[in-house]
Amino acid sequence: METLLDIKNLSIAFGNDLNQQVRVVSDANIQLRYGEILGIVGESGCGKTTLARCILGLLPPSGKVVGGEIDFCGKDLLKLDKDSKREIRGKEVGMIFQDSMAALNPVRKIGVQFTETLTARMGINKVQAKAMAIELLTKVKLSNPTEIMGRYSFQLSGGMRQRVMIAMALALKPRLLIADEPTTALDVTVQAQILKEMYSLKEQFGTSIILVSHNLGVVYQVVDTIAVMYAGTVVEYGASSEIFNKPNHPYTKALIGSVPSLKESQEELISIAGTPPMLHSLPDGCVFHPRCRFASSICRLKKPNNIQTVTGVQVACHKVKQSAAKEGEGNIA
Ligand SMILES: Nc1ncnc2c1ncn2[C@@H]1O[C@H](COP(=O)(O)OP(=O)(O)OP(=O)(O)O)[C@@H](O)[C@H]1O
Repeated sequence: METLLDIKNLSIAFGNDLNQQVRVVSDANIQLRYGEILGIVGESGCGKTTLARCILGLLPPSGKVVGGEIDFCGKDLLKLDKDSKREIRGKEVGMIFQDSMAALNPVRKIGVQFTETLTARMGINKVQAKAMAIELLTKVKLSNPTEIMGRYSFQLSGGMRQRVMIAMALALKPRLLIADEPTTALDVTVQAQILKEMYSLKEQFGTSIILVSHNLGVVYQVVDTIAVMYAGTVVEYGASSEIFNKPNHPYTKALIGSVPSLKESQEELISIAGTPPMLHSLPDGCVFHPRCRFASSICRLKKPNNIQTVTGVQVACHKVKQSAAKEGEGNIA
């Protein structure tokens, strides 16, 4: 499968003053192929949203890319001017954020917002736009779409609003859809439905999707690949089937071990001792070493490079490297 998005050595910092810049994403390397769903997971504050917003060219003013490239269909997104970025954002890259209430205009009916977007972006007339909006709302399984078109956002449930956002994002048939915590505000049954719909987008339209979530238990059923982030660093990245079955990095292991639905019911859930470091005072060596039960002196001194296991998973861990050399595979302990 061909690569749609290639993030190479991307580093992002906040702070306008060079001396006080805080790096929130460090040397991230992630690829997304056509028709694939990539999950970006990790604890709150590890840089997931910053990374997703950077792809969209939507970093806050104090956020700066301090290194790397984001190659999308052969173009470096970081080198495009504002207009070209806006054009790509509208037509080729769609987005859905957690807070659908904030994303929709509260004083305009859903139908008005939807048809205006379609007429402006697709050059079609109002009648065509209305028909298309209804068709898309039906596709995301909203029953009675005509009635929904006549409602305001506050008259819809969280799940309905999120479906409206998905339908709007889909209207332009983006090659890439970035969904940042799209189900976090929803109850569990609605979460499952929304994820199912995301999956069917990939199946029906071949849309590539980046699903950002702090909850591995939510995304694991739909993602093809997964990037596990810790304190701004991608610590493990590769095929989700490999990572879920045989996680390599101690943080990934702990993350999987701490999700009830991913554990056998009789097994004890693992909690991760300690808290993530403050990004303005990261530890030397491996960012995870203060919480890692396998840490040794090298982990405290030297930042691990990414190594590739025999299953093609990239892992940033000194211990995996030692084990891989010894045993011919990437898993530790
Ligand atoms: N506008 C900003 N100015 C300064 N620092 C920021 C800004 N936005 C985010 N940060 C910092 O960047 C770091 C990464 O934040 P980010 O929102 O990307 O994390 P996240 O993994 O998406 O967390 P969450 O799951 O809580 O949304 C955090 O330490 C955060 O405080």
